[in-house]
Amino acid sequence: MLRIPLITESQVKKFLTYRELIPAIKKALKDFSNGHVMQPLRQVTSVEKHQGYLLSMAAYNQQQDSLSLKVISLYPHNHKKNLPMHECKVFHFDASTGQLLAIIEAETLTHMRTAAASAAATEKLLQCLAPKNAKILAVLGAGDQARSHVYALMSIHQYEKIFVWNHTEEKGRKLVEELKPVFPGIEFCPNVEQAVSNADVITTVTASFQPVLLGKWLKEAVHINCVGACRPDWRELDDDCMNKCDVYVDSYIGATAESGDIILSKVKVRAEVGEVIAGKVTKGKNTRTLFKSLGMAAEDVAAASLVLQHYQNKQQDS
Ligand SMILES: NC(=O)c1ccc[n+]([C@@H]2O[C@H](COP(=O)([O-])OP(=O)(O)OC[C@H]3O[C@@H](n4cnc5c(N)ncnc54)[C@H](O)[C@@H]3O)[C@@H](O)[C@H]2O)c1
Ligand SMILES: O=C(O)[C@@H]1CCCCN1
Repeated sequence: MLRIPLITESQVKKFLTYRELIPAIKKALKDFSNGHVMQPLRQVTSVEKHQGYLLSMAAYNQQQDSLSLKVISLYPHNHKKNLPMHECKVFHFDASTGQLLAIIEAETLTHMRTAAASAAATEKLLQCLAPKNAKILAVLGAGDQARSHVYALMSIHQYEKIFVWNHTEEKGRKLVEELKPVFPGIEFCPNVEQAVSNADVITTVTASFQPVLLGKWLKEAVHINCVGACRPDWRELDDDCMNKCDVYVDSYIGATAESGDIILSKVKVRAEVGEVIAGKVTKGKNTRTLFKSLGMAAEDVAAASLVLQHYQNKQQDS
């Protein structure tokens, strides 16, 4: 009987680098917006009794001939139990035969591909704000996505200062302490307004249901990556913030079905980031840009393909 490999978290950590992943995710975003990815809206099963959800995210990238399904749980109150908010696996298939090629432990894959999408959007949308002059990065939240976003965003641009804010000070300070040896410019900021008011780039990566970032704090030129609030009634940003920015999304269909920040603010979406990457839409004149990220199976397929390539290369070597 053929054994299906289980690619573990520690292997994924060795295989994935932002140097490879960011271009792969840029291509996935572009392929998606060019209509080369079959990606039904993800299926969300509510587990009402425990205030949780189970999501299934499938995609087939025709350009890559690559097929996978990610199953991911979403338990926003888990931080109170000191448990991660998400647990997930990717099932990666041979697109030509439908045979399962590998099961991949996908927590690191999810942290990294999400941060890579934000890095790709930041690079593209910040362009007219002269990215070389961007000095301050603010990160709201101090969990797994906060960590991966610091690494991914610092891999494309060296910010002089990184301000981390978290609703619980202890967790925020702990992340800063962990990252300080790698990024000496990182500091915890106990006041959210102070953390963001001089920032050139802001990333919101919280499990909040209410706005944590307000429009009245934004400076004239800023790029925001909004990564949390993935349910139609959850918010990370207030209406003022949404209305002050040109809003870009990963998927129109996903954003208009799932994002509370977009649905409740009734803001008009300017474009998908993939359309900007493909050169179909140019950036507008507004010096405030916002990428509303919900996460896409197309990104998981791209990351899983990279993981599998490295895994297979390693098998051949040994
Ligand atoms: N867009 C995407 O592709 C994508 C992918 C994965 C995760 N996410 C989302 O990103 C966010 C962070 O995920 P994570 O894996 O880092 O989770 P995590 O549990 O590791 O971190 C969550 C952070 O939010 C903070 N937090 C909890 N409740 C809060 C509240 N009421 N107000 C403000 N902050 C609060 C926690 O202290 C922690 O710092 C979540 O909303 C998650 O669903 C998005
Ligand atoms: O794209 C993802 O992997 C996650 C799933 C959970 C909700 C937020 N986005």
